[in-house]
Amino acid sequence: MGNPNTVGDESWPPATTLTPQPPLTPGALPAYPGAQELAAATRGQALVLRGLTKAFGPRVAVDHIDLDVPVGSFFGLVGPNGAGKTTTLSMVTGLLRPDSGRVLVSGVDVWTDPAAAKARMGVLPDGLRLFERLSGPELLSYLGRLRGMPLEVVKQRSAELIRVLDLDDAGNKLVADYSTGMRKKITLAAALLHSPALLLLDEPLEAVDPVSARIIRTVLTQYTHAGGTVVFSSHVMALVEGLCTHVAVMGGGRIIAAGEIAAVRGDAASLDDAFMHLVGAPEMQEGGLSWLGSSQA
Ligand SMILES: Nc1ncnc2c1ncn2[C@@H]1O[C@H](COP(=O)(O)OP(=O)(O)OP(=O)(O)O)[C@@H](O)[C@H]1O
Repeated sequence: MGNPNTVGDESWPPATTLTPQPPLTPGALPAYPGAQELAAATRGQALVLRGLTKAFGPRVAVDHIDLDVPVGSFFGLVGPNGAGKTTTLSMVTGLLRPDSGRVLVSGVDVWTDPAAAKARMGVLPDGLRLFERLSGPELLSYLGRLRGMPLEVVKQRSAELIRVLDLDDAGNKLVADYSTGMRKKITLAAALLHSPALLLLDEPLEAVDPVSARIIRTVLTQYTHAGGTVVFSSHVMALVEGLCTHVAVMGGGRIIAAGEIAAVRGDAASLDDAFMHLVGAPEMQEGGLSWLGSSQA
């Protein structure tokens, strides 16, 4: 058996929930009508989606969605379970091939020019398996080199990210022994290492303790203030309202509402209230569960 700290053992390659797909040749997808309009629409936008669609058998998970994400925005993607958020982010990051539509990152098509598009993005996917038998610095070093970064730059940025993200234990442990918060933070470090223009994060704060969550929020806010763009999915409406400049509400594979937070909130008291109204959440009936607690002494 090989050295357990290397990638040469039986856990290689790591299992991922989705497998990166080979590039499409230009023109392999049906042409999106209005190519010139699309080129104009990408100006000032970090991410543009047009007519993006994906079905799993008879189930249409994402249904012809259009979305514009301005450069420098902190963009929340919200929606009930099964709304299509993860499927959308997977198509944006090049992990899941769309049935039709376009994804443009800084004007570059993810599915016809994946290498150039992926160089511009950092990704924290849902349920990604990490290289469990590396330490944090080894993981960053490996991923940085895969991205073609000079070793000295990788070392310097890794050390800084590990310090800022309060991952000082990262060098003493294998990733397999990390807590959930540490795993999210080391994955975020990996996503930031090459200083991408766009960060795509699937539920980055889920199951993360408050201390780690605050550190992640601070790093992401600093990143957007420096001109970076963040798109993240979340179920926590208060978080989106407090952190984001923009939000898109998905339901049944469609975009129900999108824009600046205040515009989407409208006259509602909170984004949570606006969300309930937009997705048509049922009110709980009065008098329900009246038996709860009745057998207590
Ligand atoms: N690989 C798959 N095969 C079949 N159906 C899928 C697959 N992935 C997603 N779906 C279906 O597509 C729909 C959208 O799922 P998706 O995971 O994108 O929603 P979501 O908004 O991310 O949900 P959640 O908030 O629960 O994470 C759901 O009905 C889901 O069951």
